[in-house]
Amino acid sequence: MELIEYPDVEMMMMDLGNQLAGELKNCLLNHDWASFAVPGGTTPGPIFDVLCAADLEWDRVHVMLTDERWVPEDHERSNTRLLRERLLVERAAAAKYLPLYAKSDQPEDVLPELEAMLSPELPLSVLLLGMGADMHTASLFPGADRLADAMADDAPILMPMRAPGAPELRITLTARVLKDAMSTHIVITGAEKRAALERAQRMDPGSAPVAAVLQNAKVHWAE
Ligand SMILES: O=C(O)[C@H](O)[C@@H](O)[C@H](O)[C@H](O)COP(=O)(O)O
Repeated sequence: MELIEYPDVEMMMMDLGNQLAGELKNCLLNHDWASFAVPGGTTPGPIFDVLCAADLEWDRVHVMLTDERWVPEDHERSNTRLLRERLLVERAAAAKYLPLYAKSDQPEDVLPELEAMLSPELPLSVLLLGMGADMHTASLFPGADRLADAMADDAPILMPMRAPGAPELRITLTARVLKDAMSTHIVITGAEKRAALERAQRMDPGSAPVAAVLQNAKVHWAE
């Protein structure tokens, strides 16, 4: 793991947005397309604001979420809604978006279609993750009902997830998909998450799920 500290959050968001754009550009030099997975939640909006204006061939970038809340796309908690408002705009409006949500009461009903859509995108070219103070990443929450299945080496691509720490039903990329990414960045802010990151480094992924992806990750932090 490499920890990169920034003087302030605004600078971090700007710098990280530019780093991600650079990695996508490099990837497009050698590949027909780049697959790019990003988190939802409250942290990444300012990164998306930088990225969406980046001068790169967005029509060859395939964007997806690391995890989604199982709510309609116009719901205020939908991560897709965040992406449509902050990332898939301006130049990045040309990107291809692969949603993890489909209209259905539960993800179990549509898993085969969603996995068939994602399978050609793997391994992920560039992965950005968030992290909670409880050491979850994507929707791999401590104490979640199917955490052990989602952490297994032979896990499928996606896993529905119900967790005490998540207000709604989730769907998430599994740990082995995250671990296989060609480039992994984790973005965190504040003292509480920094302390959680330090704890996670000494813990088992079964109780600190983010530990599963730390080895090859660049962690970006600002107070
Ligand atoms: O849907 C989600 O909630 C995310 O994808 C999740 O994994 C997020 O990255 C962390 O919960 C951190 O969330 P914050 O950035 O809001 O603290």
